[in-house]
Amino acid sequence: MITVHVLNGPNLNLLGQRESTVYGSTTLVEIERLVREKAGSMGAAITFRQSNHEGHLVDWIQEAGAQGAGVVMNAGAYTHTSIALRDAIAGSGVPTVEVHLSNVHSREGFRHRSLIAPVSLGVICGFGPMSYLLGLDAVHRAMVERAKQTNPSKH
Ligand SMILES: O=C1C[C@@](O)(C(=O)O)C[C@@H](O)[C@@H]1O
Repeated sequence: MITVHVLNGPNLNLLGQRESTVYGSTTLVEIERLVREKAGSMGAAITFRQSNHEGHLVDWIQEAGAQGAGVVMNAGAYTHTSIALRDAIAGSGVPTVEVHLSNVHSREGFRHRSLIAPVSLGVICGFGPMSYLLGLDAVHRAMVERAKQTNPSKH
């Protein structure tokens, strides 16, 4: 079974009350419910976690890599600043899809640069909570393809 770790960075625990004109009114708990529902329908196992601390996110990326899991990552503001998250993704080789609720490219210039995009499979942004569902679908499909290539006889 394919396992995907959905990792959320700083301030995403405030969704629902935080800048609702930008991020909408859906809480992280509601996003988790939507993601679990979708994972269930796809037959994938997931974990869903949030931390305001960069080191926790680094640990969880390494854990996903060691388990052969995939990652859907909304790194929040660390997207734009964290060499540590980038190195964790690159170093563990974990297939990662970067997601954002907002369209970061229509916002302030400092949000246009992502340090983790170059080491991710791709980036999905601007679709609100649906970004997570698209991200889950994308990483799941990539992992299914990868498994087929590594072990063609099983598929
Ligand atoms: O915290 C966030 C949320 C965000 O990752 C998003 O989901 O749109 C976009 C980031 O620029 C911001 O720092």
